Amino acid sequence: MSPPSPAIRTDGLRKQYGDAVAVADLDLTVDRGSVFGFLGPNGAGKTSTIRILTTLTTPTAGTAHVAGQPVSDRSAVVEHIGFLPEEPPLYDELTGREQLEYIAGLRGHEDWDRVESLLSRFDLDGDADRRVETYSKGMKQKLGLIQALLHEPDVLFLDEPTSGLDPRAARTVRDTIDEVAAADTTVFLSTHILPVVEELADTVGVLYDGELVAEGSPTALTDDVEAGSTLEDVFLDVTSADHAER
Ligand SMILES: Nc1ncnc2c1ncn2[C@@H]1O[C@H](COP(=O)(O)OP(=O)(O)OP(=O)(O)O)[C@@H](O)[C@H]1O
Repeated sequence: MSPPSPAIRTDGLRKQYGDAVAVADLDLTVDRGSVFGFLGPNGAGKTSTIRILTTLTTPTAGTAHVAGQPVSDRSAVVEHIGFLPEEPPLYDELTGREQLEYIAGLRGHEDWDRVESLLSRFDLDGDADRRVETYSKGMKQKLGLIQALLHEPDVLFLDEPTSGLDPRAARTVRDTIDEVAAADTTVFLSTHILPVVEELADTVGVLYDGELVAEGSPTALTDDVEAGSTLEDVFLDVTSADHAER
């Protein structure tokens, strides 16, 4: 029997905007059920990569598969994925509950008990009948995350999921990531908040100028720098101009 295909696989994936290379021939494999921490400085190419993997843009060259489906087949990929982008796509004029019911309907996953239980879990049940335009940034972030989780996706893409959240909400998000990963969902987590990655990620990949410059478990990467170092030390080391020249 052949081994199950990875949750995410890219081969020579490249994205250019004109002559500018945002993603440079990226070869990446993310195992099913793992939490992959995707790091890199501003402008490294993380969002471009995520946009390709979530079928929002097309690669200039190379191929990518998510949940075994080629990203060129948008409808095959989207049913397997959830995505929380930096700015969650929400309708200001709907209430929180209507927003979730609308998305659940679109996805053919009309499980109202799940909607209610997620609203309550993220402490939004008391605000669910208010219009989204009256929500704070953190409340919109939580609603966006619920929306990404509603249909129990196989692969969940999260771009700065704890941004704008108070400590309690950030804790709920981290616990949720832990839980969905334990239930075999793959989580592709892009964030600049390194302790979150240190806590949750099984594997970390660091992108620099569109290239993967480090990959491994947080422990393996930190041990490589020196004993007692943190992911921040790794990040600063592998994304320095010196390192690129070595
Ligand atoms: N639509 C676009 N048109 C032209 N250049 C773009 C476009 N989108 C991204 N870029 C460029 O591609 C490179 C990678 O950008 P990208 O947004 O993927 O980086 P990032 O790692 O997500 O950065 P950040 O951490 O700041 O969000 C940058 O140089 C950026 O200016």
